[in-house]
Amino acid sequence: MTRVKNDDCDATTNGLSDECYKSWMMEHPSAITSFDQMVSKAKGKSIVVFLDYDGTLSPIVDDPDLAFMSDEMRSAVREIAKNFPTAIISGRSREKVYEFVQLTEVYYAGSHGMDIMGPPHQGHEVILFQPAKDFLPAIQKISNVLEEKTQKIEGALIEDNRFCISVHFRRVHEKDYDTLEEKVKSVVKNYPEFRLTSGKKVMEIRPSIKWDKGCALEYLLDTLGFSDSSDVLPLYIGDDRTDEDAFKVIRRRGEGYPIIVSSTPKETKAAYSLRDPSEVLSFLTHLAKWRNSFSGHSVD
Ligand SMILES: O=P(O)(O)OC[C@H]1O[C@H](O[C@H]2O[C@H](CO)[C@@H](O)[C@H](O)[C@H]2O)[C@H](O)[C@@H](O)[C@@H]1O
Repeated sequence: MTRVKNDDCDATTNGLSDECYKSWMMEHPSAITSFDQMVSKAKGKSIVVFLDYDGTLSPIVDDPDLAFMSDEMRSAVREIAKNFPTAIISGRSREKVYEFVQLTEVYYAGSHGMDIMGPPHQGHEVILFQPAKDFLPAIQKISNVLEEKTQKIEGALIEDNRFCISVHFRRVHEKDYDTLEEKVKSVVKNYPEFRLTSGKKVMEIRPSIKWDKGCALEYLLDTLGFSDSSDVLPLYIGDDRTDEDAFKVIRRRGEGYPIIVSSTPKETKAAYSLRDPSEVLSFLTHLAKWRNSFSGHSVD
C-alpha cells in the first residue's frame, strides 16, 4: 500500500526541518523574491498565465465542496486576466471550477485538461476540446460501482469530475486506508482503459489517454497563437503531482516559469516556488501591478 500514504506532506508529518526547506529553496527560489529577475526576461515576449485551482487559488480543506477562493484572490485573478491570457487547469470538473471561480475572462480546462473551454462568447459556452468524450459511459459505470463499494467506509467520498473520478480519503480513518485502496483497485482493474493516479489524499481514476495538464497547456498556447516558443513566456502555478506534467512541458519548451506551491521540500520539475495560496495572491497582485505600470506604453 503506497498510494494513500505519502501524498500530503507537511513539515509535522514528514519531520523535515526548516534547514531542509531552506536548502530546497536554494534550488527552487521564491517567485516573489525572484520577481524582478523573472520579468526582466519578458521583454518582447507575451506572458500567458496558467493556474491550478485546489491548493493554489484556494487552500486545501477537508470538504472538497467547501474549497472556496477568497474575494481577494478572485479580484487578483480578474486583474491578471485583464492583462494576460489566463487559464485555470484543474482536476475538478470544469463546471465545478467555474462555480468556484466565477470569472468569464479566463479559459477553463477541467478534468486534468480533458475538458477545455474558452471565455464565453455572446453568453454562450465555447467548448474547445474534449478528448475523452468516448469514455463518459464507462466513467459513469465506474462511478456507480465505486459509490456502492465504498459506502461502508466512513469518510470516503467519490467526486464526479466528469472525465475523471476522485476518491477522497482525507476524512477516512487511517486504519481503513488499505481497505479503501484495495476496493478502488479491484474496481479499476475491470476497466483496463482507465488508470489510477494519486494526489493530496485523493486517488484519481482517469482514461488512459495520452492527455494531461501539460498537453492542455500546449493546446491552449497553440489556440492562443503562441506555438512559437520564442515569443511566449508561459507561467504555470500549481501544487500537486498532476501539475508536474505542465512543469515538464515548460521545461521542455525552454521558456517560461514552472512555479510550485509548497511549504515543504518535494521532488519537482518546478524552477520557482511559492509557500501557499497567500503567496500566490501576493505574486499575482505584484504581476498585475507590474503590467499596469506599463499601461499606455509597451513592456517590449
Ligand atoms: O488540479 P486541482 O485543481 O489541484 O485539483 C486536484 C484535486 O483537488 C481537489 O482535491 C484536493 O482539494 C480538496 C479541497 O481542498 C481536498 O479536500 C482534497 O483532499 C485534495 O485532494 C478536488 O476535490 C479533486 O477532485 C481534484 O482532483
